[in-house]
Parts: sequence; C-alpha cells; structure tokens
Amino acid sequence: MSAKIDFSVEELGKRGVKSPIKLSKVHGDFIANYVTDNEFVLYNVDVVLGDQPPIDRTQVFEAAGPREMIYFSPQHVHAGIVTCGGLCPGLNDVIRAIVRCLWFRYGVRRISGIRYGYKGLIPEYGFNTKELDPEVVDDIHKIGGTILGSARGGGKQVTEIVDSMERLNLNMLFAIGGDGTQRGALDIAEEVGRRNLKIAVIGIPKTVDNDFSFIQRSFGFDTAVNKAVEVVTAAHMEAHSQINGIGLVKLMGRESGFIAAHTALASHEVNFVLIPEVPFDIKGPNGLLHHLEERLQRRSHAVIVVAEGAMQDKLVKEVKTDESGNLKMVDVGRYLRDQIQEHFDRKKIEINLKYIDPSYMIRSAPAVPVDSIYCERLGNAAVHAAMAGKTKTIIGLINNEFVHIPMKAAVSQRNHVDPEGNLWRDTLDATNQPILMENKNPQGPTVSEGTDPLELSR
Ligand SMILES: Nc1ncnc2c1ncn2[C@@H]1O[C@H](COP(=O)(O)OP(=O)(O)OP(=O)(O)O)[C@@H](O)[C@H]1O
Ligand SMILES: O=P(O)(O)OC[C@H]1O[C@](O)(CO)[C@@H](O)[C@@H]1O
Ligand SMILES: [Mg+2]
Repeated sequence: MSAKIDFSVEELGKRGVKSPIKLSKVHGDFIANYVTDNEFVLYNVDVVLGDQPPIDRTQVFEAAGPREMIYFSPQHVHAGIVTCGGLCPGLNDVIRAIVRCLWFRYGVRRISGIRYGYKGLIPEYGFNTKELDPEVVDDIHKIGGTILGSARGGGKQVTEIVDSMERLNLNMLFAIGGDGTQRGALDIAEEVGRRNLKIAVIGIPKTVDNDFSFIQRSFGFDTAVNKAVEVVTAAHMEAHSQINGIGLVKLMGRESGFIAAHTALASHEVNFVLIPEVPFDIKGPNGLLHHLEERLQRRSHAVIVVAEGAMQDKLVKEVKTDESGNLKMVDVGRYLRDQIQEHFDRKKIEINLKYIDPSYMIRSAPAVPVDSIYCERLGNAAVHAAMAGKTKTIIGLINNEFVHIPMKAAVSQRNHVDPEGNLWRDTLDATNQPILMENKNPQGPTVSEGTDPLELSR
C-alpha cells in the first residue's frame, strides 16, 4: 500500500438528526451499538518488529456502520440506486439490502431504481427510473442479474446526470459497479459539490474479477469460483474420458487472474493456468505446447484454464474500446484452441480438445449464500453511510470489517495476482505447471518436479 494516500472520508455537513434506529451506546446491555467516527480498521496488518511510526489516516479506514446522529431526515430522503458495468452475482442482493435498510430501519419511503446504468439518468437515452419498495425487492435475491438493468457508457455525461438528479430531488445515490462506475460516481459527486447540492454519493464496489483495490474480496467472486469449479470438473471428466483429451476453459478476468487461480486451487484438476499477470509463450522449448505435449505423454489428458485477459498484449493488433472505454479483447480461448489443434494435427498426434467458455453463465448466476450474506451487509453499511451524510465513499471489507474507503483512493489502483506472491505460488503447487513458460527464461523447474504425490490421481 502506498503510505501517502489519505483515507479521510468526506461528509456533506453537520449531523443534526437523531438516528431513528434505536441502538445503544454502552457495551454489555445486549443491544447493538452505534459506530462512532473514532472507530478505525487497520489496513495493513503485517507486523514489522522494531520502531513503529505512529498510526495516522494513511494506515486506517473509518469503520462503517450506523451513526447515532445522522445528516438526513428520513422523511425528506429520496434515494436513487444504479447498477452499471457487467453483471455480477449478488447485484440484486445489494439492491434488496439497500431498499430494506432504508425502508425498515430508517423509514425512508421514496426510493428510485435507475434503469440501465447511468444512461437511465440521461435524457438522450430515455430517462428511466423504477420505484422500489420492500415488496418489489422481496424475492430478487433468488435470481441473478440486476432488476434495474445495467449499461456501459454514459458515465461521462456528468452535467446531464446531475441535472436529472436535481430534477428528481435525489439526496442520495448508491452506485453499484466496478472501477468505471466508481470513477463516474466520483465525477458526479464532484459536480454535486460544485453546485453546492447536498447529495450523498456512496459506491458499492462490484467486480466478478475480484480486482478492486484495497478490499479483501468483492461480492460475487465466491459464486464465480463455485460455478467455475463445476465447469472445470466437467472439462476434466471430458478430458479424462478421451484419448489425449484436453479440456480448455476460458474464465473471466480482464486484467487479473483471480478467478482462474482460485478455480485451479479449488479444483486440483487444472494442469495449466494462464493469467494476464504472468507472461508465457505458446511455442518453443519452454512454451505451453511443449509442456502440454509432455503432459499428454505422461497422463493422456490435460486441463487448461485461461483468464480472458491473458496474452492480450500479443493478440490485440488494433485497439478498439467499448462505450465505457474498456479495451475490446481478442478471444484468447479460441486462439489457444486453434493453436493447440494445429500443433497436434501437424505432429499427427490424435487429441480430443473440448473448449468451454462459461463466462456469461458464471456472471449471471444468483449469489451463493456466502456472497448473499456479504451483499446484505454491504448494502446495510452503504445506507448507514449515506444517512450519516458520508459522500464520495465506497463500502469495503478489510480485515473482515466493513469500512468507508474514499472513492479517490479506491479508483487509484487495481489489484493483480502477484506473480511473486503466495497466491500464485500456491496455484503453481496445485497445477504443477512450470514456474515460467517463456523461452527467454531458462527452462524453469516445476514447483515440485517429479515428486508430486497428487500427480497420479489427477
Ligand atoms: N473514467 C471514467 N469516468 C467517468 N465515468 C466512467 C469512467 N469509466 C467508466 N465510466 C462509466 O461508468 C459506468 C460503468 O463503467 P464500465 O462499463 O467500465 O463498468 P465497471 O463499473 O468498470 O464494471 P466492470 O467491472 O463490469 O467493467 C459506465 O456508465 C461508464 O460510462
Ligand atoms: O462482455 P462485457 O459485458 O463487455 O463484459 C466483459 C467484462 O466484464 C467483466 O466480467 C468485468 O465485469 C470482465 O471480466 C469482462 O472482461
Ligand atoms: Mg471496469
């Protein structure tokens, strides 16, 4: 972590309203307590023995939770909820939690869902909102997707968006989305500030890829890994049942290989994981094809998992972007499929290659319970933050505590699998693939060369 980022959270103003949620201020009375602004969560828990500098706001995040004094009178609140970017398991759970917490805990009665991302606030795309209440959201956590719809693009039309927020008389906006969404939310909050409006902008970080900075895990990630493991199990079964069977699975991960690495760790059926963070060659004496051939000679079947962002530096010839400015990628899964088939055809070696791309099936699934619980708690924390008048803030989970993270810090960096870190090391242990499959590097040893007791069972 950069020690220079200040994690202080902005607020709209002085809080003059007593919270209606009737919590306690004392410990030991069996009633949950309000959280004060003096409660913090240490970000970096690594302990270095020796002289420690005093702890300051660059090392701690403000604890999330209900404040005793709040900024908004619930009867005057009109809240907006928007979901942007790609789908992710748990979106509906978060929407549901926000609506229910606003309604039941604070007594807020005006809640508008913004349809199809920020575009729902832009007249050019058809201004589009949907009234929300506990009945509307009652069962939505059982289905995937988002009942509000989502969209890419539109986020830079800040003037129109804030005009619409003014017209709707919104005084809080919950933006559920990834890095782009939170950049957009920050721009919106800044425009709100320039106009001297009192609108709290709170972000709930969403990325199925799990590469949001600072937070320990993003919602939907566990669901994604669960689904991906099912796919790998099928790919392995197919591969195992054929002569030189190869199961090739492409998983999401535009810039990071977290889903791929975790899936390999969980399934123990994967022989090669290819991720954006670790370079590799396809051909040559230390390339993937060479090692794949060796694997087939030894075990007659193999499973490969590739994250969609792998190899893009080599594959993308012409830079094209989507409406949000994200790079349009070349399909690395199909590319690998063709390269593998050609290689073995050329050598007249029979293979049976099955390519599976479950990306959208994974991303549109309903959340598994562990994610549902997480979403429920994120949604509640977001409402408490907004009611207290916090703004330009996202809700995060750090060291198992819910915290407020300034949007500016949250979008300043992105998480990656560290090729030298313990996640990747353990992933290599689980696959037994060469540490580096690059010809310019000397033929690397496998992690546990020749001594892998699991090898026979894979
Ligand atoms: N740099 C930016 N500044 C302002 N708004 C942005 C920016 N990048 C993206 N947005 C807006 O945020 C919204 C979502 O962006 P995007 O499509 O990149 O998804 P995301 O939130 O990053 O989620 P995902 O993880 O699915 O990519 C879009 O409306 C987009 O216009
Ligand atoms: O096909 P779409 O909707 O552009 O989304 C694809 C992207 O969305 C993500 O799932 C992030 O939400 C990336 O992993 C992926 O690259
Ligand atoms: Mg994004």
